[in-house]
Amino acid sequence: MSDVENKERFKNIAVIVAGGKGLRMQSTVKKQFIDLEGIPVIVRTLAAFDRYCRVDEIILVVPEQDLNFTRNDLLHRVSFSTPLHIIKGGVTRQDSVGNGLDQALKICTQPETTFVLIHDGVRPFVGDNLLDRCLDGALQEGACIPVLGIADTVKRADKNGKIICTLDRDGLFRAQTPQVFRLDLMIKAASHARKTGFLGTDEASVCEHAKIPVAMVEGGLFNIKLTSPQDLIFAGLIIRAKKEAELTGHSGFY
Ligand SMILES: Nc1ccn([C@@H]2O[C@H](COP(=O)(O)OP(=O)(O)OP(=O)(O)O)[C@@H](O)[C@H]2O)c(=O)n1
Ligand SMILES: C[C@](O)(CO)[C@H](O)COP(=O)(O)O
Repeated sequence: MSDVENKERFKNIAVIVAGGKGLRMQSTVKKQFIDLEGIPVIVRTLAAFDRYCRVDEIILVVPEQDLNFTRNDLLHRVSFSTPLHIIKGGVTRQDSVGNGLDQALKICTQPETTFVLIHDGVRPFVGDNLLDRCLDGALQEGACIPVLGIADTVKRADKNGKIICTLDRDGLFRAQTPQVFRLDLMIKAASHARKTGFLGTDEASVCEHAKIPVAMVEGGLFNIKLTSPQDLIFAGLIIRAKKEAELTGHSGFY
């Protein structure tokens, strides 16, 4: 098969979800649009996927009321080389991902050979190495997510904050994004969740609920999700550390 035919058959589509309200950030500007050292969060995230050579198309999901702002103001003067589709989100993260999957189905030729990289718009520090690990894992296993182990001791408590027990942290992991799936598998899992009324906090849980196995690879320590105001302080530190690492030739670390 020629390279052109191969590229036609296998397609990688990034679905970047930025359709939330960002309530925990307590900011007047939604967190995905906050300026981080001169560049809005979502532009940083989009740029990370645009730079990554294994993504063929990007679907950006934003709140319906921000569609015009995103198209006409935010991204008006930014040019990306990867084709970009901007669509509206839904009430829950799962609804927003669902809209992204519908769009992915419209632009792919074969769901069985298409991979979707579903990523939080508010994780702007995702890098090529992490993307490679997740995509390679999904190519092998059909579904793959990045995770980090837990360094602290983990307690389970009751509703009154009284400790019930200490959990075995060896078997516990923190899930990140990008979460990568063969499109047909993710569509099957999403439709099962819709039918059964299952609402998960990530796409892996939606697959788990549909009994679709999901592989894990090592996540990224700097691949933080901007959730609370303090995260903006960490984000500033990461940006400065990355700049310094680039200047001193140590950027592989990030
Ligand atoms: N209806 C929603 C809700 C969330 N998200 C996106 O999912 C990602 C991770 O969710 P989270 O950090 O929880 O974002 P919010 O829901 O916006 O935050 P909060 O829960 O604090 O309101 C974010 O990029 C967010 O924009 C989305 O696309 N559509
Ligand atoms: C998808 C996610 O980022 C994986 O850690 C996370 O589950 C999103 O969680 P939230 O409840 O939307 O903050």
